Amino acid sequence: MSQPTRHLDARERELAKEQAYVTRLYDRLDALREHTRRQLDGVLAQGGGGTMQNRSERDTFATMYAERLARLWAVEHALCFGRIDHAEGESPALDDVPGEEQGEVTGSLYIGRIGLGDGRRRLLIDWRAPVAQPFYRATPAAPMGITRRRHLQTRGRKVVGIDDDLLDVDNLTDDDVATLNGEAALLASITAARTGRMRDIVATIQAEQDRVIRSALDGVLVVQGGPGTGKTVVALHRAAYLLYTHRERLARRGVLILGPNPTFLRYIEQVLPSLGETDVLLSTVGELYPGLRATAKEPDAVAAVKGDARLAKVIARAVADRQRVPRKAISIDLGAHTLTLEPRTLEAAASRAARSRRPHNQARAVFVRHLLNALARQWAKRLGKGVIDDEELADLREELRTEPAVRSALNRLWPYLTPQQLLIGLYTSAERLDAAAGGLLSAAERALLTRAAPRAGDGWQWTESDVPLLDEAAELLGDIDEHVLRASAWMAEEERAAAQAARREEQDRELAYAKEVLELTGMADVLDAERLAARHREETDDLTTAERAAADRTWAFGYVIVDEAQELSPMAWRAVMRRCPAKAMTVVGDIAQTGTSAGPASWDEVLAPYTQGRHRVETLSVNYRTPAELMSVAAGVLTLIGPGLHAPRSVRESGAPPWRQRLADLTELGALAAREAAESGGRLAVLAPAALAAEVGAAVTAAVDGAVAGPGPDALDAPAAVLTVADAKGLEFDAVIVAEPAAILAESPRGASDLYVALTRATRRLGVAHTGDLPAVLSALPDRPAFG
Ligand SMILES: Nc1ncnc2c1ncn2[C@@H]1O[C@H](COP(=O)(O)OP(=O)(O)OP(=O)(O)O)[C@@H](O)[C@H]1O
Repeated sequence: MSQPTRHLDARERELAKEQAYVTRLYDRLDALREHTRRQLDGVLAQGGGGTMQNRSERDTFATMYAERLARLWAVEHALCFGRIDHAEGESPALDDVPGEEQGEVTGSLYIGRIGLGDGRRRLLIDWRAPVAQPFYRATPAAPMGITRRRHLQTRGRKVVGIDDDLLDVDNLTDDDVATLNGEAALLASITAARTGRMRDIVATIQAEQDRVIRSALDGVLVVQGGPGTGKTVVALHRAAYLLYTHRERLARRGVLILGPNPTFLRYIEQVLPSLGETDVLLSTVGELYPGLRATAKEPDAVAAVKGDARLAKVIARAVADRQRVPRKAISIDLGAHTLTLEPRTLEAAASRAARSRRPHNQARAVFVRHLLNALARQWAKRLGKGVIDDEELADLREELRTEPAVRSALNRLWPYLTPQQLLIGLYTSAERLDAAAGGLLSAAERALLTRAAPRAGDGWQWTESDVPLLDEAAELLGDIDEHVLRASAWMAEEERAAAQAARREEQDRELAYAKEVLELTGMADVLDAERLAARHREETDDLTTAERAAADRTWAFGYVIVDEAQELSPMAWRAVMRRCPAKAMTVVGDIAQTGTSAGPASWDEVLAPYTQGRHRVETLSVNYRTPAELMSVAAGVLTLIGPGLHAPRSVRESGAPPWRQRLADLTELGALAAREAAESGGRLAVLAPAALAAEVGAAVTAAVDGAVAGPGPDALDAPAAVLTVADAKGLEFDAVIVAEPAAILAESPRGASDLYVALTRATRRLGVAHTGDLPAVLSALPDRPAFG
């Protein structure tokens, strides 16, 4: 019988060779998992006895092994995706990378999600290692010592395709020289149907993206790029790269990634775990203030005032206003005696407190002590005592401190304040607002901030743009002792309720996490999730860096990445910058997509106060999401945003020309969405002006099975979702219908940017549905082709 391999052509032989290598890598991965699992079993088998220290050490090891095991499971998909062959005599010197399995390298280097070795040979190189760089950056013009770059496509553990770039310039045509890295692999990746969750791009990172990912840690890096240029996905890979390269420094201080809304965070949340990194805090600005949920909505005009840089002064003045002492004497009735605080004494106490340079709540101690001393001396005189010594003075002072009349006078003069109390006081009192904002904000702006006092029992509804103001106030007010906080009646009630809700939510999260760990580690039959979650809760020492950082407003992160950064107001920037005193940050965004009125006109304007112009800017120029036909429609809208703006170059065409469809009324949108969903066969988004979102939502959900209206976790998984442009920021869909583009344009001062964002969300098909006239820039669109 003839050997089948004899009949294999060269390509199949190569496939078989690669299959053998990849199988060996998975064998090694399985062996490592088995080993780690035995280590975890060993620790868990020791039970919960022994000294506190024994228990704590065991738990630390258990957490470490469980995390390692989870990481080894996370790299199952596309464990190895590439190979580079070096020119003769160009074998690279391998650094010993901490956490990687060491060993020699001979021949080709295989690139994958983690480093693997067998003790003698380095079998797989982590994509973030310096020697892996040519895989992403080498071009025929600058081959970086390699002759071939090979992309391996795998399905499960099977190698199903090979895609080579030959970098030996002598044997290439000019056309070859101009082609993108691993074009076939890239095209396969960007044309694939979307799943509703962002995927990692380790196998197909492009050279300009790689430069951003591997840029040095220190300083502020701005990544500017049009829609779909990979800013978000690149920022996430940069986080993984920095954690790998500066593990010690960043593991201690943590990494924070800020995104525009919770739906977006859900959209991106799987990327870092798939790269083996789980300890990163993903947050919105609205979630930055521990224990507070800022979910209420408010008009854009109100948010714009709250986001304005002048508010920093308003808050500072509001705090100072609560320290203002009266110009006339205050009498304190102690029953038998009446004591008096003269304006002179009050002034002296206030100026001593101010000189202490402490925040309001701590400076209060200085103020109170000064007044109590003055009152104690007066009281001694009234009691007929002559000169008193320090001890007697201290006794009288402590006695006075507990006198209700004294306490109430002191609290009126210099109250303990939480940031919440300060802001509510400001919003609900015209007098306080005038004192703090007079001369800084116009009467119309002050009117926008004004709110009615809450009715007893009603919680206060906080909005996202309140959060930076609370943060600002917290800086100026300083902490308050727990017992003082509890004594403050309805605030305490509100905070208790918030804490309870947060605790419940935390418990749900812990349970979900525990279930996931058990599933991943195959321990579901040994431990139950409730017990694992409870253990996790008991051991506060075991909190990850990200969890500790999330609970601490004053936490200083080792690195901060701000996505959709053009949306941040000046006040939000102040809060974000406080989270990263070292100013080691990546700021990612597109000025042309700015939707909020409080957003910036340039990166220099945003960053100058913090970097004094020393930030560096990288630009991404190629659009991997939106096909050329769609991008040319969006490019027309770009001209409305500003002259001289350029749309990024699309990497492909879709063959599906964008269309328009006139409707008699919005109810017809349901049938149109149903046809488009059926025809596209992928995930559809209908993007509507905020004022019409409810009406459009009702029409579409009535007509399309499984469609959802509004943001939230379901919007990512549903076959069709109706969203406003703000809610669709940063997301992408197979097909998009933009409803009533003229209304989107007219809805806000940044309407053109909103329309630009809406038109650039689709990966394949785009349509525009309208009842009235179309904006001139869209009027050349052809009518939608008939169905079928
Ligand atoms: N090198 C790449 N290989 C494969 N896919 C890529 C690559 N770069 C980007 N993509 C894909 O292109 C799409 C757009 O990327 P991303 O959302 O990061 O862009 P963005 O610049 O943040 O867009 P926007 O500003 O519109 O939100 C994503 O699906 C992403 O996975």
